[in-house]
Amino acid sequence: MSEMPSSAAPLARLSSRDADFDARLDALLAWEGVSDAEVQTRVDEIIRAVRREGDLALLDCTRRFDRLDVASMAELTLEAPRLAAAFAGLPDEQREALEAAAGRIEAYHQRQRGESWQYQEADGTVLGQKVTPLDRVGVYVPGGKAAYPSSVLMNVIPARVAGVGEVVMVVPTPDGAVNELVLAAAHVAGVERVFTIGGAQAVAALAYGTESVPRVDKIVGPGNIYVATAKRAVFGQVGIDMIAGPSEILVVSDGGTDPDWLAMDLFSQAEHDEQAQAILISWDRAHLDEVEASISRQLPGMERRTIIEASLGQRGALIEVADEAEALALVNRIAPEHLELSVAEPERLLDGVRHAGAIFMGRYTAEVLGDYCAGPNHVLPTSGTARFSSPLGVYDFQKRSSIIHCTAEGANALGPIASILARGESLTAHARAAENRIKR
Ligand SMILES: NC(=O)c1ccc[n+]([C@@H]2O[C@H](COP(=O)([O-])OP(=O)(O)OC[C@H]3O[C@@H](n4cnc5c(N)ncnc54)[C@H](O)[C@@H]3O)[C@@H](O)[C@H]2O)c1
Ligand SMILES: N[C@H](CO)Cc1c[nH]c[nH+]1
Ligand SMILES: [Zn+2]
Repeated sequence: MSEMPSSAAPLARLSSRDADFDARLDALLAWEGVSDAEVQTRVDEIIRAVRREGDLALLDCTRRFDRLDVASMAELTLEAPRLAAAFAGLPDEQREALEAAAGRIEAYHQRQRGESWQYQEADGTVLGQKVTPLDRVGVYVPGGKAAYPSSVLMNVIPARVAGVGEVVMVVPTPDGAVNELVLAAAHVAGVERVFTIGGAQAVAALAYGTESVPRVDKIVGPGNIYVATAKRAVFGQVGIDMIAGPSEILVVSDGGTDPDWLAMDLFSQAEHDEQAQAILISWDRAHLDEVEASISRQLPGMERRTIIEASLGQRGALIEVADEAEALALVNRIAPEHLELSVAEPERLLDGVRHAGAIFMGRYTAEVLGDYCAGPNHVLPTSGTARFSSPLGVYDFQKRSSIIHCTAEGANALGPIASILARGESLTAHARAAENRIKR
């Protein structure tokens, strides 16, 4: 590099050859964000208060946690005309960007629609699956430290594509600061009503209903530790999408991508949160040195420097591995939310990737394009949960019912099987219900 770094890069250097590599990596990956006992107690109190006092509790919590003092829920309710006005008031380029992103997100999600199906057996019995959209969904849009219009699109559009009857949105407005772009995104995505409430109180209101906030069937959307803890607490009363942890990016580079691009890709997720995780893996040590130097050089000029520095310092790493195969093994062990394959032939690596929320292929596919407008959803499994879960999608807003329609012949054929198994379980009413339909 021609320029000298302005300060030491703040993140850890690891090598898979180090004796303590496994222990250091495990420590780096550990995240216990949703098990804080103090937060749990506070969230339980908030949920109890909302169940007991409804709107009154919402007004009280909004005063305490969002520093917003209003007399009634009407002041925290925004209907469709207000959302349309927010959209109309935007500069042209923001309106166009919102519509372009929404169009691409919708086109992608249309392909995810699950359809009902059935088949007929030889004796006329019909078996199948009926797909039904949820009646009413609540979308939580974070609003504490930053505003997320892109998250409005990513959560609401799949629900709309699924055919959900009503989408209700909640978003906190700390100190009464309303974000017009968030409201405009709600208009573009097709939200009916917005309540400007947030935190655990908003989750509780959606789960149990209050005088003003309707009870929903499922709550989706990311949020801070209070939101995540509340979602976990109300699961069962309503459905939830997932417990989203801090953002993560894992980049695998073959050494051929501009180090400045890679440094900024790491910053892009690190700037979300002090707890966010940004990791780069390469088998090219000199390339890791170059990215490290670029991080040091570019960091002082970043608007969110303090957050990036904290995130990289606590949870970031540059990892040297022996080769491509070792890089892939690490990818699957980490199971990242976002994986950038910044290599010449990403298709060659794709087969070996088993666990990742979203995979960004090649040097030109910056992860941030997926955050906003590529089309796939940006609500993704974090903290290793890509081992068993998937991006938010249309399927999260549809449920399935089994269809069984036996003919007389079908009941005659199935009856003896059911009867034998029922008697094996000592459930004689079951056995006799099946036997009633066996031909004598
Ligand atoms: N995974 C994703 O797709 C995605 C997208 C966008 C944002 N995020 C994440 O969502 C999170 C958003 O967090 P945020 O804080 O900016 O907004 P938020 O809306 O999740 O939380 C703000 C609310 O938290 C509550 N709160 C704050 N302090 C409290 C306290 N001491 N006691 C009780 N309640 C309290 C308040 O009610 C406030 O309205 C970030 O971690 C961000 O990285 C994730
Ligand atoms: N990267 C976030 C999900 O981890 C989504 C997001 C919203 N805005 C910018 N980025
Ligand atoms: Zn992002």
